[in-house]
Amino acid sequence: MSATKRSLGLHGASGRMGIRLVQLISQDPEASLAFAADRPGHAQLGEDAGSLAGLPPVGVRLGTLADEPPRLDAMIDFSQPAASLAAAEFCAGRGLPLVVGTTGFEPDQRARLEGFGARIPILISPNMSRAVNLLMKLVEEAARALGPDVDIEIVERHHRHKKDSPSGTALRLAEFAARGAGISRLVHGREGLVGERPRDEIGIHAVRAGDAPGDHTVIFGLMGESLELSHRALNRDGFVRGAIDAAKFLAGKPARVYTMAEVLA
Ligand SMILES: NC(=O)C1=CN([C@@H]2O[C@H](COP(=O)(O)OP(=O)(O)OC[C@H]3O[C@@H](n4cnc5c(N)ncnc54)[C@H](OP(=O)(O)O)[C@@H]3O)[C@@H](O)[C@H]2O)C=CC1
Ligand SMILES: O=C(O)C1=N[C@H](C(=O)O)C[C@H](O)C1
Repeated sequence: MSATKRSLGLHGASGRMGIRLVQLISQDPEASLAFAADRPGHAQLGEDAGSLAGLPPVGVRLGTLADEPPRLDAMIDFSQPAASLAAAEFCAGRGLPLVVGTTGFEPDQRARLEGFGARIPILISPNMSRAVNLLMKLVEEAARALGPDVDIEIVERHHRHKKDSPSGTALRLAEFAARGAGISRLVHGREGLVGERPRDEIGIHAVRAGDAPGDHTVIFGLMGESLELSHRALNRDGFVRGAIDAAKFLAGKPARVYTMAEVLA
């Protein structure tokens, strides 16, 4: 018996994540690409989304959110913050579920995005990888178990093209660590005569170098020993597979905000 095939739309379809999504959707027997949108004025508008991803043509031309899509089961967005809000408006107007992988939202943008949960099924996650989502739980547990004397520092490393800093994943890891340790103050890098490190802060440090798809390390520093929990993406496939799974999961669900933990349960 063949599985249900979900018709998916992409926003940011010619970006780094968009291209790999087109490639992995084409290999997925339970999904097909039906709509591909990108930035208005993009140089490749009108070209076949498959060809842009180095595949044989898939019959879907790169367009924009001004185009009317065919019937879709869900949309996936990897673009930039203001564009994600436009994608949410687009989906809400058509009752379409939306997976948002974009990062770098200001708090008010994030709140507006979550507000779309009243109208459509929406999932917003800075990291769709199964391993990174496990890392988040481990970090909270370690922060709780190591007690009040632990110094928690987060180091993230990404490719030189990344626009937001620190990464959305580093900020989310800090939330989990903060909950476990009962600390709420975040410090972004340190410079100058900053004095001794107080106990009650979490440091976040962003490295930008080469083409690294995304590394995150949480350091738990104690007297005489330290524990480090790390994830290294070797390519973007873990993020892409998670996003496709999330889109399939949201298809047909009632409107609300969903989490990656629900997808991965
Ligand atoms: N949640 C997760 O697991 C992951 C999240 N990310 C996040 O996803 C986002 C995209 O990453 P990545 O693919 O590397 O970035 P890219 O810059 O390669 O891709 C973004 C795409 O969105 C397009 N875009 C820009 N502005 C608009 C607009 N106004 N409307 C529509 N499309 C637009 C870009 O076009 P143009 O190039 O012409 O500007 C580009 O094609 C980032 O926020 C990143 O942090 C990345 C990996 C994993
Ligand atoms: O921009 C990227 O590439 C990535 N961004 C995400 C983030 O900001 O956390 C996730 C991943 O690390 C790749």
